[in-house]
Amino acid sequence: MVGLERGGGEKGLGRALAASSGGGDMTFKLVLLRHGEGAWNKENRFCSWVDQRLTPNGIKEAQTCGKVLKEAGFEFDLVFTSILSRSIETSWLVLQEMEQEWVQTESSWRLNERHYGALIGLNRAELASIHGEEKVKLWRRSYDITPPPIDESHSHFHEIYNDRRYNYCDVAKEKLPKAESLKEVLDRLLPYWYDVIVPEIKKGKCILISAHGNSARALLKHLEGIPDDEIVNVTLPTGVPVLLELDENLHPVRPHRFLGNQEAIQAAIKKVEDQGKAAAPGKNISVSAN
Ligand SMILES: O=C(O)[C@H](O)COP(=O)(O)O
Repeated sequence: MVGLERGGGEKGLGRALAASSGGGDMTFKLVLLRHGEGAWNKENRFCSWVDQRLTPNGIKEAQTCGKVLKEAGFEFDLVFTSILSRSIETSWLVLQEMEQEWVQTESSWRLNERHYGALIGLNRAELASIHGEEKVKLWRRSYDITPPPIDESHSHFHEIYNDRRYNYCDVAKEKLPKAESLKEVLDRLLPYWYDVIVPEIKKGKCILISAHGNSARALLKHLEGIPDDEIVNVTLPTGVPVLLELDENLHPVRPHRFLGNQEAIQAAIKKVEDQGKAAAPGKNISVSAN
């Protein structure tokens, strides 16, 4: 990770296109964002496809993100979000702070958070005390391990699959995932990336993607070619903009950069990592570990 200096260090970063020194090649700038803190982030429960609002802290995070992007001079042409309220609400707050509420926004389920299957609603720390921290880390951060699937007996199954928003997806409701590894998130995200987002980037548009911890990690893995066994070490904090600078073939010209107060960002990353540390066993935990 490359840090940016505070103060004037981020000024002028926001131009959508910049000529690289000498050759005149174009560099595309893309901002990836994990939504601000949601209610279940705070309670340390897997939220995933359950629709949750931002907490007061999450609202502040999104507003701070807007301020950072505004100060850096970003002028967005297009915004992409998932169809979960926390990513949409975050984009509204960011654009409001930047006085760019008019910017066109498109939403797709393909940017949704990873589907955590039967883990949805469970407390990470309690789960770690039952199954071990390593197992929880694998469920959370590995590339190709799929958690146990959700089924009709799960208390949030009907809430998710009867939700009207899933009537408008480009796949039939029955085909929507019941659990996903990070790899499976990337598989459902890439068609949207290539067919919808990439053409807009190549037109020179300055784009914000307001998504989720794992849909953003999947995209980052793809763009930066992060090996399968190294993606386990990548964690994104809530509400922090991640700047990617890409060449004309959409290969990164430098590593991604977190924008904002670097000390606070590192503390926020640690906080998310620590969510998987074991706590005293709680009640109501039932998930088959395989
Ligand atoms: O789905 C969730 O609850 C989170 O937003 C992502 O959780 P994780 O940090 O455990 O992957």
